[in-house]
Amino acid sequence: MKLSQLLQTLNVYQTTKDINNVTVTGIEMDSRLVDPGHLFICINGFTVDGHNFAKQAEENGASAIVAERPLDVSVPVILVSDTSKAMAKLANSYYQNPTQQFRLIGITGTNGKTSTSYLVESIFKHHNKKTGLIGTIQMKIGDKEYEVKNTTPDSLFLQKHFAEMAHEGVDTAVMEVSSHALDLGRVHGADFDIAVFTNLSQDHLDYHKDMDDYLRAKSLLFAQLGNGYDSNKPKFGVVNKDDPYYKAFCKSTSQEVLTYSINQEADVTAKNVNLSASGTTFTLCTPAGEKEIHSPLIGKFSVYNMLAAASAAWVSGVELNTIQQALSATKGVSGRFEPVLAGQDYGVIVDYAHTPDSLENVLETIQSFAKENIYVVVGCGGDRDKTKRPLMAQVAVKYATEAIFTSDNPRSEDPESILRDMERGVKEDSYTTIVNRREAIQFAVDKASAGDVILIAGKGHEPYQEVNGVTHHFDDREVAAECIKAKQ
Ligand SMILES: CC(=O)N[C@H]1[C@@H](OP(=O)(O)OP(=O)(O)OC[C@H]2O[C@@H](n3ccc(=O)[nH]c3=O)[C@H](O)[C@@H]2O)O[C@H](CO)[C@@H](O)[C@@H]1O[C@H](C)C(=O)N[C@@H](C)C(=O)N[C@H](CCC(=O)O)C(=O)O
Ligand SMILES: Nc1ncnc2c1ncn2[C@@H]1O[C@H](COP(=O)(O)OP(=O)(O)OP(=O)(O)O)[C@@H](O)[C@H]1O
Ligand SMILES: N[C@H](CCC[C@H](N)C(=O)O)C(=O)O
Ligand SMILES: [Mg+2]
Repeated sequence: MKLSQLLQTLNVYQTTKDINNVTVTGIEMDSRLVDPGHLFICINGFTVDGHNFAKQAEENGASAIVAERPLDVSVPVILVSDTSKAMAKLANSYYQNPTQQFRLIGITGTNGKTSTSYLVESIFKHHNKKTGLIGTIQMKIGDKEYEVKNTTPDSLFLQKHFAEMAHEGVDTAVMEVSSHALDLGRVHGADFDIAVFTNLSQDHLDYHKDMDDYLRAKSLLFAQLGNGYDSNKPKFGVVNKDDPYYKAFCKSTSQEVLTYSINQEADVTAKNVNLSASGTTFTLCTPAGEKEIHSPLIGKFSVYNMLAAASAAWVSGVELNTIQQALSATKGVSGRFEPVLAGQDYGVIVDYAHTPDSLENVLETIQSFAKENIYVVVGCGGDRDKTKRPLMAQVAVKYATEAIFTSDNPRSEDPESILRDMERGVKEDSYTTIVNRREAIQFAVDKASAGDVILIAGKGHEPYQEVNGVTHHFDDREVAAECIKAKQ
């Protein structure tokens, strides 16, 4: 593609050299991956400044470079005020506006994004449509699975894979949209058709200044809905009316908003909710009629996720019968309220709860069916929001017969100091601290007997533990099963 043609997508830029004969064979933001003919984009990151790698990009054959300041290179430099924004536009244009070729559903909120995205995927699969999915666990195009580094990857990765989805005939793609992604403009250029808001509670206050700043970032998904796109696909917001922040999301978009709720009148509601240890039943009420749902998913929070998914599907024109079949058939997501079954006579549940609110939701659910003691093994991630640590400790102590504080992913932090932060939230004699996660799990397993439930929280599907910058294989489900065997 001619660079001059590609640059038509940018309105404000300067070039240091004549670009008329320059062609572009790809776009790259990592100098190490540049191949001859690529357009290299310099991003000033949190760790390093991509401008410092312009020379390397040139040596690797970059045909031109997009930068925020003049560079000492001989290839043409395209100067812009914001390379991240430029990257989103250039990638969108290079890959020919792929998100205009299929339905794109974005899900934002503190908890429930991954869980809801798989429910949406399942409904559209039952609707006989080819689907795409991008989120914390993986990316999927149809049934092909890809690894991802971020819940919401950067705009270059996104546009490239949106193009692959369009090429493969995806009808509907669903993706989690994190607050970091919204704040950093990773989804600029993505033409969302439906924006879903699940809930908002404390998390990521290491990155966001305060809850207002976090809310502002989350609501950008709704602000982006239909903005700046010529596409004539209908746009909708879908919001959880039971969340105190829902109005902020309604106000952020000029598009129509559909509400869902368990507690009050709304467009889509759940009536006759019946929660048990083996599943959930409720009546799904929509403007088009009612359906009985019998789901294997556990907990009231799962009803919220099903309402969110059903609402997004319903505004997309999916029949209620299909939604009913899909919700009744869809099992839980890896590492979300996942039971470990190793022949023991007590319950062991691995869950990804890593915020005060999700931990409370999961523990409330366990409390409602646990016959005897509840043991909670939980830690908090290093290099993440420190203010959630004492709050998570409080929630664990509130519900547990015995709370065992341990390490999550300490990352670059001292594991002991993370535990001190947790301990500050609770009374001295209300918990046990065991730094080593395997030993903490073994401790809980050794204590448990018939009718008890152990919750191992925080890491869910993660197959690793990151300690001091080194990532070790560690899977709570495997370790729990080994500990159960070791006890027998
Ligand atoms: C804090 C943060 O968001 N960091 C993201 C950021 O990394 P960074 O800014 O450190 O990048 P950098 O290493 O400084 O590099 C800057 C530029 O120089 C380039 N470079 C670098 C080295 C080199 O030799 N040559 C070169 O060209 C890089 O390719 C890049 O373009 O850009 C990377 C590429 O897009 C992301 O993978 C990375 O996410 C990291 C892994 C991360 O942990 N992010 C978390 C905070 C995050 O975003 N989480 C949310 C989910 C939160 C939730 O659960 O709700 C998410 O969406 O994942
Ligand atoms: N709707 C919900 N409300 C509150 N808690 C929930 C909800 N859905 C799931 N949870 C709890 O939160 C945990 C994380 O769920 P999930 O992975 O779906 O959230 P997420 O928003 O994708 O999280 P992340 O920000 O890490 O990507 C689950 O393991 C469960 O404990
Ligand atoms: N996406 C979240 C995941 C947290 C998972 C938890 N196990 C941790 O490491 O803190 C984050 O990066 O903050
Ligand atoms: Mg997620």
